[in-house]
Amino acid sequence: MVTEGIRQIAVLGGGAWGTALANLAARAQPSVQVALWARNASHVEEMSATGVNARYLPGVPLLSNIRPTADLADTSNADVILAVVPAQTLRSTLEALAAHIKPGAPIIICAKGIEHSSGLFLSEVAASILPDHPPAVLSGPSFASDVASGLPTAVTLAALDGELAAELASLLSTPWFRLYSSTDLRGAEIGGAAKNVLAIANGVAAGRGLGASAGAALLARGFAELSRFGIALGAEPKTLMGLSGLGDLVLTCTSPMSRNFSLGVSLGRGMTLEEATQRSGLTEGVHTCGVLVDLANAKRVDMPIASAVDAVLAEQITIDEAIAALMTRPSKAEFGEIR
Ligand SMILES: NC(=O)c1ccc[n+]([C@@H]2O[C@H](COP(=O)([O-])OP(=O)(O)OC[C@H]3O[C@@H](n4cnc5c(N)ncnc54)[C@H](O)[C@@H]3O)[C@@H](O)[C@H]2O)c1
Ligand SMILES: O=P(O)(O)OC[C@H](O)CO
Repeated sequence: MVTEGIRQIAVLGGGAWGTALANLAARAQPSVQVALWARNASHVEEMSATGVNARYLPGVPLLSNIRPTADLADTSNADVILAVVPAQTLRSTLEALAAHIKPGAPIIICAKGIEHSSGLFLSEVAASILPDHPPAVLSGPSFASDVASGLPTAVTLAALDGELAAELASLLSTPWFRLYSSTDLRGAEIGGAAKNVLAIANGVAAGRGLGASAGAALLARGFAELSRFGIALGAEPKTLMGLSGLGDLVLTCTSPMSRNFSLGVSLGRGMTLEEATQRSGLTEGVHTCGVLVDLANAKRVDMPIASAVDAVLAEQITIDEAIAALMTRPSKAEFGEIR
């Protein structure tokens, strides 16, 4: 059993989600030491001195069994690793971790995205660098500030080995954070990656004042294309209907707390991508959009909404042209189409 006798958990990534998950792990396992690794030494010093991550999760005290560190060697006793760095930096972080990681320690990927330089899903990135460490995925509708405030939240924890998935789920479980285990690793990571791109479209519609009907239509048709993509890439349909798929899509496409949705709102109101990014912070959908569309095209999966987001972000078409193009596609059956 992986979690029996566990002494240390390491969280890689000192952002909002890494910090919320470190606190969660520290609360779920009060006798376990939690190493919270962040790359910036002055940020770590600040967190150690104040007991708060004021840069990314202000107002939330770090629990006493959390130790912030900028040195990956401090994670070498960790029995479980949570990887919570931005998706495009997972590779470099795990490459640096390789010299320190405890043999066999599972890696729970908590970032959401697809690596744009390789087209690999994040569990594939992890497996390519650390093949002897089983990858798992934690994904689902969950804002760091909600989890840090103890608001009820439910997510999916997937690993190919069902027993490991269940163990990791119970390791991080608290009365307000409920994890459902799954063996559909690919399905769980596809939902989290695709929903960020689709949320940008919903944000654009909101920012442009297109109305609630348009928002609902985008959500439903966005789910249709997320499902087509997921099934073509090996996801189980029921996973796509679950927390990591539909659940996260609904949250991200409808909440102004989402950075991806907010970026879309800013774009819809006429800001440039640079201005919108500065305002929203980390927007994984921007970095995953192009590779998502490339993978869909390679599998001949039609993703008109994601493709429209990609074309708008690349400044190939304007927002108004994208809306017109989506609305004037040839009429077709709502269901039954394969692509
Ligand atoms: N914030 C949330 O509510 C939330 C919820 C679920 C999942 N996620 C996912 O978690 C991941 C991290 O998001 P976040 O909200 O914590 O981001 P954030 O913007 O709050 O923090 C990002 C962190 O990554 C660090 N970082 C940047 N480049 C790095 C690099 N090259 N190497 C190592 N660290 C680097 C930054 O210094 C910062 O500490 C994303 O993939 C996001 O989609 C976030
Ligand atoms: O703020 P976002 O758009 O990165 O979304 C955060 C989480 O992924 C929501 O589940």
